[in-house]
Amino acid sequence: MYIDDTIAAIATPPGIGGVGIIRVSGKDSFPIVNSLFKSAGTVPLMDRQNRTIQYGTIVDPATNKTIDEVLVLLMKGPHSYTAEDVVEIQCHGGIVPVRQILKLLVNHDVRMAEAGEFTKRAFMNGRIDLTQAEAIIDIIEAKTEDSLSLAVSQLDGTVSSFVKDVREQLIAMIAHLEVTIDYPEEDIEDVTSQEVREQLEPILKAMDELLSTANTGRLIRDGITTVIVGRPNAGKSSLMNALLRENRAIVTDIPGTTRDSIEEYMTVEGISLRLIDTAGIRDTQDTVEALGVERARDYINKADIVLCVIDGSTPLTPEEIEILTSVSGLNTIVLLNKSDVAQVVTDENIKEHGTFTAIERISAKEGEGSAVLSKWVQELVYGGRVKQDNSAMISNVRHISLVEQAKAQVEEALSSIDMGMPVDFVATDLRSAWELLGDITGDTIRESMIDELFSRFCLGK
Ligand SMILES: Nc1nc2c(c(=O)[nH]1)N(C=O)[C@@H](CNc1ccc(C(=O)N[C@@H](CCC(=O)O)C(=O)O)cc1)CN2
Ligand SMILES: Nc1nc2c(ncn2[C@@H]2O[C@H](COP(=O)(O)OP(=O)(O)OP(=O)(O)O)[C@@H](O)[C@H]2O)c(=O)[nH]1
Ligand SMILES: [K+]
Repeated sequence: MYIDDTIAAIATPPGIGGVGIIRVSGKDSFPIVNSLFKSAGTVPLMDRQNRTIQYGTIVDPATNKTIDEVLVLLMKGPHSYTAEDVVEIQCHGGIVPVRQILKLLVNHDVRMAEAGEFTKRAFMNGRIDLTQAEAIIDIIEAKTEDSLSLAVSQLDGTVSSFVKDVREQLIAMIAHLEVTIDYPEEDIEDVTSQEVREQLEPILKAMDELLSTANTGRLIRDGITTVIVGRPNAGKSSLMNALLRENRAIVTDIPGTTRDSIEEYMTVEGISLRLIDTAGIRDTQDTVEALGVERARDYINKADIVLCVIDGSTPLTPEEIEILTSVSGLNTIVLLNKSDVAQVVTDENIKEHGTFTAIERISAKEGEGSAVLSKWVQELVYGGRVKQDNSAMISNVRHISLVEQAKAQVEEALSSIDMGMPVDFVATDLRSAWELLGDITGDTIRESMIDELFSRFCLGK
C-alpha cells in the first residue's frame, strides 16, 4: 500500500529565503532522518521528546559530508498534519540546501511526495474531511482577506458540520423507513410517512438557507471578472488607471493565470476583481482583427460586470451604438465619461440602444470610477444586503452543486409521500440525498474523484 511509504517534499516556495523547510511524513520518517542527522548528545531522534526542536546538521552518511546546519521538528502521529510521524527539517533558505537534503532523503528510502499528498494523507487518515482539504487549497489560493476568512471557516468545519448534521437525520429516517419495509404487516406506513414529512421540511429549509449564501460565497471565493469596452479615446485607459490607483491588489501575481497587458487584478469591497480591457485584446494580441473581436466577445459573455465607457462629451458615434447594442441585456454599467466637460449624451440616448443595469457619469481623467465600481460590485455580491460575516457560507461550486442535487432528492421524497407512493421509494430518494451529501465531505466519494481533487494542490502541500 502506498500509504506505507515515507514521503518528502520541499514545503517552502522555490527561491531564496531566510529558511527552507523539507517535510517528511510516514512511519519511517523518524529513523530515516535520524540516520542523516548529527547533533550533540547520543539520544536517537525517535527517543527524543515529541514536538521538540533539535539543533544539528544533516550529514550524508556515505561521504560524511555535512550538507547544512538545521533545526529538526518532531511530530509523532497521529497528532501531526498528516496524522503520521512527521519530521520537518529547517535548513538555510537557499535553492541548493533544500534540494540536496531532499535528494539525500530520496536516496534513503523516501519517496518524493505527489502534489497534495500530505493533505491527502491527512484526509485518508481521517484527520480532516474533503471540505477541509479543499479549504486548505482555498487558503493557499486566497487573494483577499474575505476569501481567506471564508476558507478558514470552512477549514474549521462549517460545511462539514452542516453535512454531518443533515446526514445523521437522513440516516435515522432511512433506518425507520426500512423497518417499515421489512415488516410491512406492522402497518406503520402512514404514521411513518407523516413523521418523515415533518422531519424533511426543516431539512429543506436548512438546505435553502445554505444555498441562499451560495452566490455570495462563490463570488467571495472565486472573485469576479469585469470587462471594459468602449471605442478608442472613450477613456478606457484613464479609467483603468483611476481604478488601479485606488484598488491595488495585495496579491499581484495570481498563480495559474498568464498576465498580459490587457488584464489587471485589484481588490474591490473585499472581492478579488480581474479587470480586462478589451481594447488591449485587439491591439496587442492578434494580428487578425476578427480573432481579437471574437476573443473580446468571449470575455464579455463570461464577465460578471461589463463597464461600457462612452464619451459623454460628443454625440454617440455609430461605433458606440454598435458597442452598446452588443452589451445590452448583460450586467452592464454604462459609464458616461468626461463629465468634467459639457455633456451632450443623455441617459435617454443610451436607453434607446438597449437595457443596462445602470448609467453613471464619471470623469476618469479626474480619477473617478472607483466609487461606481464599488457600488456595483457590492450589489452583485451582496445583492444590496449588508455585508455579513462569512460563517455558515457555501462557496465551492462542487459543494453547491451537490447540495442542490441532494435538495432535489429530498423534494422528490416529499412528492413521493404526497403521491402516496410506497415507502421504499421515499427511502431510495433519501438514500440518494444521503450519498450526495457524503460526496461533499468525502464519506461516499469515489477514489478517482479524490485523486482529481488532490492533484489540484501544489507540490509540498
Ligand atoms: N511548520 C509547519 N507550519 C505549518 C504547517 C506545517 O505542516 N508545518 N501547516 C500545514 O501545512 C499549517 C498548520 N496546520 C497543522 C494542522 C494540524 C497539525 C497537527 O499536528 N494536528 C494534530 C494536533 C492538534 C493539537 O495539538 O491540538 C491533530 O489534529 O491531532 C499541525 C499543523 C500551517 N503551518
Ligand atoms: N476631459 C476628459 N478627458 C478625458 C477623460 N478621460 C479620458 N480623457 C481623454 O480622452 C483621451 C483618450 O483617453 P484614453 O484613456 O487614452 O482612452 P482609451 O479609451 O483608452 O483609448 P484607446 O486606448 O485608444 O482605446 C485622452 O486624451 C484623455 O486625456 C475625462 O474624464 N475627461
Ligand atoms: K460619444
